[in-house]
Amino acid sequence: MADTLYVGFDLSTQQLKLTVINDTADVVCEETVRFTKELPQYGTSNGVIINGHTVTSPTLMWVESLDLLLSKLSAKAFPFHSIRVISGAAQQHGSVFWKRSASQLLRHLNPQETLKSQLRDAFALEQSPTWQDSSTSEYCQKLEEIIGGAQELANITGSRAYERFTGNQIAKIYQNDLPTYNNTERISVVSSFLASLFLGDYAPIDASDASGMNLFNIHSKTWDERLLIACGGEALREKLGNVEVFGLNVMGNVCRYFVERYGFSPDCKVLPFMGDNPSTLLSRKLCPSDVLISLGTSDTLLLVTTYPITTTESHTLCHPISNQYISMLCYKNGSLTREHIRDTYTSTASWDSFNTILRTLVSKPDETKFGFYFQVQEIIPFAYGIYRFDNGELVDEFRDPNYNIRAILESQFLSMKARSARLLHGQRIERLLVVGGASANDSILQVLADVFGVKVFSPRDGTANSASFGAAMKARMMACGEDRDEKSEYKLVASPNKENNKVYDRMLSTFVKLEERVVMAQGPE
Ligand SMILES: Nc1ncnc2c1ncn2[C@@H]1O[C@H](COP(=O)(O)OP(=O)(O)O)[C@@H](O)[C@H]1O
Ligand SMILES: O=C(CO)[C@@H](O)[C@H](O)COP(=O)(O)O
Repeated sequence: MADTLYVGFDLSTQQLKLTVINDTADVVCEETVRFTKELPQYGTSNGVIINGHTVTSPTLMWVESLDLLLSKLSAKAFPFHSIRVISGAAQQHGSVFWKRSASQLLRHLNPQETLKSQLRDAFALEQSPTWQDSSTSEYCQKLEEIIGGAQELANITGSRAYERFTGNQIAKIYQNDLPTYNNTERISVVSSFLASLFLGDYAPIDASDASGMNLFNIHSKTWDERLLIACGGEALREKLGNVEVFGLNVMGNVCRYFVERYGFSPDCKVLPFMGDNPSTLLSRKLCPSDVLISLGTSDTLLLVTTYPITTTESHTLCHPISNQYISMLCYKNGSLTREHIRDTYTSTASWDSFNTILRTLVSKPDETKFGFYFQVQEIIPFAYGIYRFDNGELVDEFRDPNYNIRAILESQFLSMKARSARLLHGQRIERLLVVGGASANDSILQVLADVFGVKVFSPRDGTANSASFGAAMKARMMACGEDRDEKSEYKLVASPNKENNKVYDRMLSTFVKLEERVVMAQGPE
């Protein structure tokens, strides 16, 4: 491996991932640390600790996972000195509260000791709020009231107030735990936290990730004073630091810790780290009529627009390396809820059994049956619980319970179809490009093709690690420019079945009505 190398990290919900590519954008190495399995001492389940609506991850677990990942590479004699540029991605919205004086700890990291032992006392909050948290409804309501409503807030920041968005998480600490807030020197989002470790100093928040905070004006690309005051008072601006609006600007070189402990070159450049969804977009070259769908822990739908389209159920993010914008739909009940249904309705709890049932026992859509699977509090719609409808009647279970396996896919994809149509204003989708863990499953992608009536493609190189790959591609872009041919990057994995597509077209309006019924049925907290 004598090439020049470009590295991308992804600190996602369940794992820390790394992708290394060379000058010709070939993946030469991938590595992962799975939090729950490999760092069990932190007591997480699927990477998080759930306490009612509060969902956190131990900040020190993330710190330790970085040394663990790099020591795995060391054990393989990985040529760290060949890395020219690094960048990274992370779950959006989550936050890290650095204690007063933590910057001194970061600036003096000793290569002889682990990051964990040196940063043990660096955090004002030991548990970082994550994107799965939904405990801040009262602060969301207040923020929308102050600004003049949900749409008004969306017009400024790209999104209405969402529980997981960093500004509302900060408001919760500011209102309930002032000593901790006052003891906080810097608030990073998860991506800028990881970048800070590499820089040995606080890294700025990248504009695409700042767009997921309910604090940032996506037009002027600056913090909004009224929102800062509402969420964290006069002190918040200083605690957040600057925003980096252009993702190809070099923030600095890797700090001495990584040079001396692992053998990184002292000239290795660090680019801003981004949210995982913007990074996923950079992993692939898109045509204007392409829509990208990521089926990971969360499910997301992403499209690039030249101007911001703001609605109260989508998110608009600044594009990390251009003046364009990203429109995004995000669902919390993604892969983990599919796993739950798989484990409940298959005898072997395997994707193979799930697919066999889908292809043989419930191989056709049934327009009389609908299921809604909000095992955890959903984002769109804001709903919780599992609901099944047969011929318009709410039922406890389908007569053939196998139908749950088809229904969970159908409802997710019908929701994406109905909501993306509102963002596309009649523009036709030419291709659906699918990435993320579940993109390996062709049977799931067939249902997606049938619901949308559009051909589905997935990456030819098969990498499921799109966010870390996108970050590595950004690192490479800094050195080599943008030179990809989008045509060769994808393989066709599913073409729509016309009959099934007609059924799904008929089902769409009933789906929307039943979803409204589910939302109406939600009781008060
Ligand atoms: N063959 C498969 N079919 C469906 N889902 C799968 C398959 N393989 C992996 N997955 C799902 O992918 C998820 C992880 O996706 P990934 O994109 O790596 O997650 P993250 O959002 O943490 O980056 C797992 O929770 C798993 O359920
Ligand atoms: O909340 C969002 C986007 O708004 C999520 O998409 C997170 O960014 C989590 O990412 P994964 O762990 O699923 O990759």
